[in-house]
Amino acid sequence: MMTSLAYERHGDPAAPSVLLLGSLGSDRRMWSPQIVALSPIADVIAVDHRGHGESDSVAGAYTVPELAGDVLTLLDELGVDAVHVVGLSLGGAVGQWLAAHRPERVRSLTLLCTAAVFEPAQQWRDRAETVLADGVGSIADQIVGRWFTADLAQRDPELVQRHVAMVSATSNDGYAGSCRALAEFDGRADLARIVAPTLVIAGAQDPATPPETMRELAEGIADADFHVLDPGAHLVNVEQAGRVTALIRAHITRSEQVGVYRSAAVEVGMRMRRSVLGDAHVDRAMSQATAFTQPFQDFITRTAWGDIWARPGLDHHTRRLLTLAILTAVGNEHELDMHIRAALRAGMDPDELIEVFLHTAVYAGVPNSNRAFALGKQALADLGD
Ligand SMILES: O=C(O)CCC(=O)CC(=O)O
Repeated sequence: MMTSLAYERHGDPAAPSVLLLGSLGSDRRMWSPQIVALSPIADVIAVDHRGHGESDSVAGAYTVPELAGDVLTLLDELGVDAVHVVGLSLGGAVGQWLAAHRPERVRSLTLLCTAAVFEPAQQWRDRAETVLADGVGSIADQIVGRWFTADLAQRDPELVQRHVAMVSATSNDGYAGSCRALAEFDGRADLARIVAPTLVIAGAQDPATPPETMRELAEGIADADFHVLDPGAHLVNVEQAGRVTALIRAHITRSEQVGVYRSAAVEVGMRMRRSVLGDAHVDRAMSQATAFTQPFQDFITRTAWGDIWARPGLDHHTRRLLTLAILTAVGNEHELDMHIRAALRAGMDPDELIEVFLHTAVYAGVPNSNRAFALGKQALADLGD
């Protein structure tokens, strides 16, 4: 079930849209520093997740795809097509889902103090129980204790009190439902699907999603730009408002410049192509392109990679297996050799290649699979297995 979200919108609606998605227990006021600083250059849309701030609350467990669905509904209502997504923690999980499953709606992605999996899951289930029994207010001090470094909290008790009040105002159902969304969320397999230019920012003293967790997240996303800000705890966008805003602003500007020179579809496709085939192969193909072949390069980048490989219905691993089987069956040795090598470089187990080629032998003929085994053997030797 979709829920109508409260939001505020600032800046120029004709400028690129920036969508701000906050943490568990926050409302859109947590983005005040970024709203003020980004609205002169952007169309800034700051959102309250369901059950948070002024958005409607729903009882029961939420899921990250549902929270993302709420956001997509809001963007559709506003007539906003693609956005620069900026998400912190829970908002970052929603951002990851949008970038992996609706890549055409995400012009760039900024992930702050978040994770691809929030472990241990049981802590979120326990926290949901506590909140439903005793109210969010009962844990608000403890939560905000992780949002700012001890130094900042000591220097600015009023800031702490404002944020404790923000957490306490979150509905019990909204907080508990979102805890359950975090418990179930596991975006690790989706990271390789993310093709939006991605900026990842950690707080050096964040106890909830520490820099090591953020580094792993950044390493899972092709070409992600990773920064650790010190000092900074879980709400690094508040403690390091100036640096965070400057990084986001530069990231958005860079992503927009890329978009000026390439159509969005080619850009999405190019990132997908690089994440599946590897930079070395794509760089080689692009450097060999001529005025005669460039239209074909753009065509396959836009269609095969931007339209089909980017579709959310099948994961990349399944698409690789299908591609290997089809290329074996039709006997296209050149493409098959390329996909075997790309699959091995991406970590596919050679035992899976054996199964694909045996399976194809049954349905499409022994000679083609015989050739596939020979290509696989050579690729394994060349790649040093
Ligand atoms: O309250 C915490 O311990 C951190 C909460 C968290 O990681 C999820 C969020 O802030 O959205």
